[in-house]
Amino acid sequence: MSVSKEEWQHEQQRIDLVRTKLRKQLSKIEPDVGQLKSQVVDIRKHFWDEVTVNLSHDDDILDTYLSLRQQAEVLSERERTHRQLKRQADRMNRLLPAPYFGRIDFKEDGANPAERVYVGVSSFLDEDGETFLVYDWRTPIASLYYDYAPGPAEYNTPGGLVEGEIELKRQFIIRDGHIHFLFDTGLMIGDELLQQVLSKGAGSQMKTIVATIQKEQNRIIRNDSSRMLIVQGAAGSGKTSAALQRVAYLLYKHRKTLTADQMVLFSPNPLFNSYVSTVLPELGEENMQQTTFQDYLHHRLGRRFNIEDPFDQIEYVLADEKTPGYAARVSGIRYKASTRFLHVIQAYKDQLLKEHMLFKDIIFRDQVIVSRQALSDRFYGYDPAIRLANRIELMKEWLLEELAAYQEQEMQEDWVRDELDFLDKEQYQRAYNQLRKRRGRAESFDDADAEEQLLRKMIVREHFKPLRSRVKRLRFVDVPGLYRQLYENKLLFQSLHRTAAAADTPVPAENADDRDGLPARWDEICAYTLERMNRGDLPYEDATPFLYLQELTEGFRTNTIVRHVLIDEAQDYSPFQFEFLKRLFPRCRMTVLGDFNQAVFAQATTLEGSTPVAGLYGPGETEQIVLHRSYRSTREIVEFTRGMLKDGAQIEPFDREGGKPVVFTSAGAGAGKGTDANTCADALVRRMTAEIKALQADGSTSIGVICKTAAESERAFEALNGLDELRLIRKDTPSFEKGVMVIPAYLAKGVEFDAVLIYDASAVAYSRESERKLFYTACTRAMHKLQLYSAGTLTPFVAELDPAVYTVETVE
Ligand SMILES: Nc1ncnc2c1ncn2[C@@H]1O[C@H](COP(=O)(O)OP(=O)(O)OP(=O)(O)O)[C@@H](O)[C@H]1O
Repeated sequence: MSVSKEEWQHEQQRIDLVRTKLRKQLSKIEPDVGQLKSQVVDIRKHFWDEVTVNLSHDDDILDTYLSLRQQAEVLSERERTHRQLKRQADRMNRLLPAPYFGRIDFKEDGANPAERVYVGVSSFLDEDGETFLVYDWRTPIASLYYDYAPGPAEYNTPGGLVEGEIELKRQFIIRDGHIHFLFDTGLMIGDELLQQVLSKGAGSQMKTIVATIQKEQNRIIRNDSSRMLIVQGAAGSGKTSAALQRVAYLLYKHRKTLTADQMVLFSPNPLFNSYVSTVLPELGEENMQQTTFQDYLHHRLGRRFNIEDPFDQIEYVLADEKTPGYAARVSGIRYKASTRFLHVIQAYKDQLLKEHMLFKDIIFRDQVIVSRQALSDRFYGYDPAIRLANRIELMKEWLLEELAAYQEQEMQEDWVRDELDFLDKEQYQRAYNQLRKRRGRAESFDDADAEEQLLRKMIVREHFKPLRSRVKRLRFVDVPGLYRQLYENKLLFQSLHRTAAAADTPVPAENADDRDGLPARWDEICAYTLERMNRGDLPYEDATPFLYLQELTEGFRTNTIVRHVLIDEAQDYSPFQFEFLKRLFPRCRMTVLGDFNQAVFAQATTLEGSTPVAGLYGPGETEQIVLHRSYRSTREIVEFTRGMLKDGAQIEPFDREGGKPVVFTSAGAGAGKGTDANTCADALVRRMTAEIKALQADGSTSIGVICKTAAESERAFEALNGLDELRLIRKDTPSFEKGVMVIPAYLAKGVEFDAVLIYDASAVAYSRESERKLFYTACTRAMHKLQLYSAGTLTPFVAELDPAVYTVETVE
């Protein structure tokens, strides 16, 4: 619905007025911000000048303490006021170029006339301190803007439900204080504005979507009741966007009790972390903590093993099909990520209470002082009712006492005397000073015998220090040995497997081995695991089970500070990892976002129905939201990509036009014309280069050349050498930039490009069923243009599509 010229002018005048008020208020507070800042700097600099320090008598000490506290209070009060005022000024400055993006006229039942509610990124009050010139998009009343078309509407407030009628719904695009776009809408959030937003180019950072949040996304953002919120959504349906706006919403709604460092986002890779890192600051909020599961594993186990990263694992799965042992490793990866294996480890823990527990000898100066057998006897000597982790805790206390006794004994040994002679002057002096301090300043230090005893004690204590620290870190429990035992003791494993099976759903058919009920190729899996562990490596598929076993035996370390955990690309997490995160963050609510169709890791899990994820907190505490509408790609690209999926028909494209995807094949390809394969590939690379230049000339600033593996990416990068702004993205590339990015598909998860070129879309690259989702993920990264290049027979994932959804060009 177009708006009359007068209305347009009227709205422009209001914007001018709001901007004038913003400037006026800013001119009042900005000098205060500056002044407070210099005061804070000044107080910090001269902190001690204002404090009277006198420690001569008790009274003086008290005075000193009081004066110190007073000064610290002044400083912290000034810092607080500065912070608040600065945030207020930042918010106003953020509003200045575009104070709002929406307006609704809402007439509450029984009230007259309708209130005009202007919605922007933050609230702005008139000088009276009561009239909202702009409402923050997160206020209860602003939810009307996202949830309703004109007509009857309602919203929830802490005081109850407010009902009424929306008389008008208007959208703006304002730049530098000028209206660029004004539209009254009868639809939900007008497709017009969304069209405008989505037709823009991709950047190297994700953008906020507050002006165009869709109703179903708003349900995700404002959901504040469930412990576990699961979002299953098509590629490009706005899962990540909704998650980030949700963080901003929760920070606003619970601003008195929740801070950004109590929220953690688990991302698929570090590159993605940087891609999303600007959204919250753009909304005036601090960034939450961002991490990857790999980072966490590294933090916990990095000192014990070289932990394989998930990208090396996926490279192996994708590229090493022909190497010996491949089938066993892939079977192992699937099995070790399964709920069955989780139950095996749980059954193992129960078994360890009765038998098979392993410890390490406690060795001091090459002598075993407490043998592993003694440790084991002690462990099994406890009351059987005591839990495993509690027994270990008791053993720790006991061992520390034992060490203290050994320490005492060792003091008289000759080696201590020898060390005494070799103490250098500095060490001696240090020891002497410490002894003096301990004995009191006044006392002279002339008793040679006592001195020697004390020095001996210090030497022995120093030598026992690493041992004590190992005991405190529970290193006397042989967790690596326990984990290895699973692969060394087949009878034990078989019995655990049977126990787990009794409480479990069947192993996936492709993994089952009916003969002995074990996973397929179990012996090979065992040999492989042990061989890697012997080399100090921990394959990625073993890292979480290992850590889980460690926590079960030693007691779970928990983080009770974190209140919200968000897991993006959740389809790539194993049930193990979910169980683990649940235990790690016992006080958190979880938001899990994923798309099973984009599961690229062999350990992937499903999010729907009664799966381990949905069952994590039980149905009473779990809510699921499914998003079918895809916003990223043009209608033509969605029609092309959804055809690759069994359930693709459910995916609705947002109605935005663009050209059909183009498949470039080589003239000699697959037709038996006898053309050399290299010649075909060269011709395609020349064409690809020309196409990229044309795309750049046409305004595409971010172009993704998506490859299957890192090795293929290296080759593509070489072949395209000479293009402007060409970049090779590796697993450790820290951030995206604009330009032409050559990238393996698994690293392109979660991100998007104006144009995507699939470097090799032939059947040689993608034909195994297990590669379908990877290929789908690669193609769905495209916003406006998608091109596929195939020098040989085309991948069946495209060849089986309706030919009407793409065009083919043959390259000479
Ligand atoms: N309501 C919206 N308004 C404007 N843009 C939107 C909206 N929802 C989604 N988008 C845009 O659609 C694109 C895809 O969004 P996002 O990356 O959040 O989707 P996703 O579901 O996480 O995708 P994937 O699973 O494929 O990685 C982004 O460019 C995002 O800005």
